[in-house]
Amino acid sequence: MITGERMAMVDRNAAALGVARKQLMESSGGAVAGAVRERAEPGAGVTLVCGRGNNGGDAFVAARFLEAYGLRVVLLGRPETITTRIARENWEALRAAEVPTETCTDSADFDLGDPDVVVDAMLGTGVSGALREPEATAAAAIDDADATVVSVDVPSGFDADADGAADDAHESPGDAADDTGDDAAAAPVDADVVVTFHDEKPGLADLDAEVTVADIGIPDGAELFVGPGDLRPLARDPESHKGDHGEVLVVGGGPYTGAPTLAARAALRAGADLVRVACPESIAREVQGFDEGLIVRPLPGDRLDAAHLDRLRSLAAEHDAVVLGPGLGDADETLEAVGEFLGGYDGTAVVDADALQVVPRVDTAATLICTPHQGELRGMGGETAADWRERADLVAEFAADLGQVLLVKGAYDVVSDGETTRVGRTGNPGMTVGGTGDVLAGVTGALASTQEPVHAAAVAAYANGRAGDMAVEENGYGLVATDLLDRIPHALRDEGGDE
Ligand SMILES: NC(=O)C1=CN([C@@H]2O[C@H](COP(=O)(O)OP(=O)(O)OC[C@H]3O[C@@H](n4cnc5c(N)ncnc54)[C@H](O)[C@@H]3O)[C@@H](O)[C@H]2O)[C@H](O)CC1
Ligand SMILES: [K+]
Repeated sequence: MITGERMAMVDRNAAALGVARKQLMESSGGAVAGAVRERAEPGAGVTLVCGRGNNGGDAFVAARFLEAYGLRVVLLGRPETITTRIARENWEALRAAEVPTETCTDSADFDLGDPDVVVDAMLGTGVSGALREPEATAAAAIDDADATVVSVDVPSGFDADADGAADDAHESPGDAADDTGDDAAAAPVDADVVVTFHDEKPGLADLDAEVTVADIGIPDGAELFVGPGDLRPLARDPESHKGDHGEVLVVGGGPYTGAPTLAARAALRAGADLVRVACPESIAREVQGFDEGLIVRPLPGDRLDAAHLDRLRSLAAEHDAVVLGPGLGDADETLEAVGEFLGGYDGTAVVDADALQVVPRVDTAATLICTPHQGELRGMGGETAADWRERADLVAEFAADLGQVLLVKGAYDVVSDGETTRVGRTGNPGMTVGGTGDVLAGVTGALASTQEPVHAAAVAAYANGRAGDMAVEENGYGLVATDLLDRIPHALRDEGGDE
């Protein structure tokens, strides 16, 4: 099962692996044509009703496979308004090959005729909101026609991101009064067959239609390996306000000063709106001196202990995510305080460094993202393996046992909650230098304040490694952790963009 939004990420990741979207479209169109051929003999009337996005593009491809039929290719809209390059190229290929095409810009002119099969390729997973004209009129005509309706990917008007169908009406001025009443007009196109791509979409199984999943050649790696597509949900709403992008509390320091500071600065670079550092007062001035953008909340003394718990709890409750561990050290009273804090916390925390060893023995309602390297993983009772595939399986099993998210660092970073496993392949041997893990913990904290935990951890691993790759590309090895900070914002942006 995959949502439309996740599908768009996977699709972008496939492109980054070298499997271009246009290749996928060729498979999609072929699969749609196959579904038509199974249901009608050559010569039968087949009308393709095409929208201006890639859903329509799939049908332009299908048309090349269906020339033996009584074919009509109807584009809803002017060809200049086709929204994507690859759909336009496939439209132009039909024109160049003199495959007959039609355009319909005014819903009053829409005439479906009397085909044996209608291919509904108006809108796929890119749709938002109720159907507009001329799609609304065309949808009503398709529902009224005495034809087998084959929908491309999803019935047009169906919301593949919600659990169920879009609930707004596609009423057309002339045809809204359906004899089954308003509800029929409120539904997406009433498909007989849905040829959906790559994986089942939520809600399709509830439709009264035959749903087939077509494999369009997306490699498994486009889902497993974190890629630029995973950055899509980080795009910001221009209307956003301070606080919309998360407030992060870093709890760290005492024996060490650099670690909590790096984590906190990384969280700012990863887009958190506010980052506060709760650290022993012995290092508070030094932490503040590193970066005027940080807010420091000193805790009495020179290391974390149980006397700080009340203060920590009230601070934690005011933040979207906590990063717990960088530079805390492993004094008994500190680890005890970490355990007690987690035991009473029910928010989201990234746990790193010495704090990790506490996790297996703590009973907590919190959502934890644990970021061990392989040595720390063994310290927690987990197993590792040299082969990354084996390691991924072991990490998934251990995450399931813990009931938490693991981000196990290595040449291939493995992220899992026991159900979903992702692998980050960015990074380089220069990153074994001290402090890069603190940066990763901070980035993870910032992302965990707005994203699902597995996605946050996966994107953090990807971006941290990518920042390291950018630094090495510019300067060669001799990388230091602070080199990553300025590069985090670039590493969190998809500079390749969309096709
Ligand atoms: N990996 C894959 O699954 C592949 C899927 N493909 C197909 O691409 C579509 C998604 O394409 P996209 O271009 O993102 O969007 P759509 O074609 O669904 O629609 C965009 C189109 O529709 C207009 N629009 C948006 N909302 C409305 C509305 N309420 N009423 C009318 N029109 C609307 C918008 O302006 C655009 O013009 C996916 O479903 C697959 O079919 C590719 O084959 C690649 C591989
Ligand atoms: K469709």
